[in-house]
Amino acid sequence: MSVASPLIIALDYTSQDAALCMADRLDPSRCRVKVGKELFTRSGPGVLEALHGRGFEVFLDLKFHDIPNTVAGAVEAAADQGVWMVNLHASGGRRMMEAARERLDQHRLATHLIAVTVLTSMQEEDLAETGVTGGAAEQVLRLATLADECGLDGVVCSSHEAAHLSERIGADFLKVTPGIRPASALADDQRRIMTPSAAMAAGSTHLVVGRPVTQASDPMQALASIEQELAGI
Ligand SMILES: O=C(O)c1cc(=O)[nH]c(=O)n1[C@@H]1O[C@H](COP(=O)(O)O)[C@@H](O)[C@H]1O
Repeated sequence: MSVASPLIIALDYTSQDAALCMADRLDPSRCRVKVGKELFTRSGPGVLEALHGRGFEVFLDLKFHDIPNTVAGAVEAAADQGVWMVNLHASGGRRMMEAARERLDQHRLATHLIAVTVLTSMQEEDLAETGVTGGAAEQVLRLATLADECGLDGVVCSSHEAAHLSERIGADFLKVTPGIRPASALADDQRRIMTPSAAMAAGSTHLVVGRPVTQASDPMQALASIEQELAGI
C-alpha cells in the first residue's frame, strides 16, 4: 500500500499496548506512523509486526549514529523488518552514510534512508555549545548536501530549512519535518516549529506530528483538522 498523505504520527508511548491503542484509533490509509527510541526499546520489533499487521507503513526512528559497519548492519536489520523508512544522524559522516546506503542497495532493500540534520529542539545557542557556530540553516544545508552526495533519500530537518533545501538539492529529496504545531497547539520542547500548512507550503514532503494528535481528546478529529488545513493550501 502507498499512502498519499504526508502525515506521519509519532507513537511516542511507553508500551506496545498504549501505542497500538492509539494506532487503532488512526486510519492507515490517512497517515503513516513513527516508532521511536522509547517505544522500540521497550517493545522490541514486535511492535513493528503489530503495526504492519494493521496496515500501517512505519518510519523506524532510531537515529543511528555509530561507526560505518555498525550503522550499516542496523539499517539492514531495520529494513529486514519491512519498515517504510529508517534514519541515521548525518553528523556520523560520509563513510557512515555511504556504508548504510551500500548495504541497502546490496540487499535490494527499498526502505527509505534519511538523515537527521539539526534536531528541531535545537536553536542557535544549543548549536554553539556543541561547536557549530554558523547557525541552524547553514548546518542543515551542509549536512543535507552531504546526505544527498551519499545517495540518501532525504533528511529530517525543520520546515524552516525546507524551502532552501528544495532550491539547492531538488524537490524530490525528501524533507521530513517534525516540530509541526497547529496554530492553537503548545510548542512543548520543540523550538523550530511551523503550522502544517506553512510547512507544506515551505517545501516539506512529510510532516511528523506527535503530541498535537496523540494527546488530543479525539486524535482522529485532530488529524482531520490538520487534513482540512492542508486541503486549504
Ligand atoms: O527524527 C525525528 O523524527 C525527529 C527529529 C527532530 O529533529 N525532531 C523531532 O521532534 N523528531 C521526532 O518527532 C516527534 C515530534 O513529536 P511532537 O513534538 O510530539 O510532535 C518526536 O517523536 C521526535 O523524536
